[in-house]
Amino acid sequence: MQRTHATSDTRTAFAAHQVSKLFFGGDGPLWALRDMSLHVAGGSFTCIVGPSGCGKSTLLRILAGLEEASSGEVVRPEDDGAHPATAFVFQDSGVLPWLTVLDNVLFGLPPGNRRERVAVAREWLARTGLSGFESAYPHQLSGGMRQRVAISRAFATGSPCLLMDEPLGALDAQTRMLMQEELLALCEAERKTVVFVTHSLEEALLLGDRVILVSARPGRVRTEVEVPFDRPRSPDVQHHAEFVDLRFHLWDVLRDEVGTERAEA
Ligand SMILES: Nc1ncnc2c1ncn2[C@@H]1O[C@H](COP(=O)(O)OP(=O)(O)OP(=O)(O)O)[C@@H](O)[C@H]1O
Repeated sequence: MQRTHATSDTRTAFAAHQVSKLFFGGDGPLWALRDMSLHVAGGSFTCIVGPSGCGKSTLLRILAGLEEASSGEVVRPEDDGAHPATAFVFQDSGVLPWLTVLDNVLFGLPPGNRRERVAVAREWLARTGLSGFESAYPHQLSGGMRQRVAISRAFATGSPCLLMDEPLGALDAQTRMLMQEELLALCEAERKTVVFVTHSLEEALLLGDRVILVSARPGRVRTEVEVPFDRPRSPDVQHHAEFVDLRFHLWDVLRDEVGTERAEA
């Protein structure tokens, strides 16, 4: 049974204490997470990496309150009444195909004065390079543009916490690099609390203040590193020797975990 605490303490946005998740699928019971504990400080950018299937998305969904843990304690931010406590961005964008770009962003906004809501939505569409596409439908956009809509929607909610599940994972390499830069700039300007799942060690080190590496399933924290690069941060940081060293260190640990699936923790 999961215990949940809402917190208005800005130092701790999210925490998981000894969180486990047991799924009952077609092949029988499966522990996705086992005794996972982590702490996410308010205003920090935390990246979660780990082998495929280790429970990263499950963890994010539990932190968001979209999924219930089988046991353990979860701390998540309190709703302030004006904005949702958290906004979620999915890998496949989660935009609604029957709504225009503008209406997709409006859909995520708290109720209120329509003119003000439209102004906020337009502002975020402008900040993500989508001015002029307000009336377009998602099928008329590229994959990168659809992801921009999803990111606009998350920022436009005004939520102080963004949970992002591989938001750039489905994009081609060039679009992904451009959007990493854009996301870096947006997050630095807004200083949100971000928990960001990615398969890419480079992306994690470029964007994050901290990288948490999750073990093979059942997932728990295997190691974590503080990212030492100042902000505002430029993509050029990837050429620094320290960046390369950290990437090698993380890859060493990750390589050990890939293909290691534990029957029981
Ligand atoms: N609703 C569910 N029912 C049964 N099993 C599930 C369910 N959701 C996830 N799982 C299983 O739990 C494990 C962890 O899944 P999860 O999607 O959290 O991993 P992940 O690390 O995000 O994977 P990837 O990196 O491949 O996206 C997987 O083995 C998955 O098959």
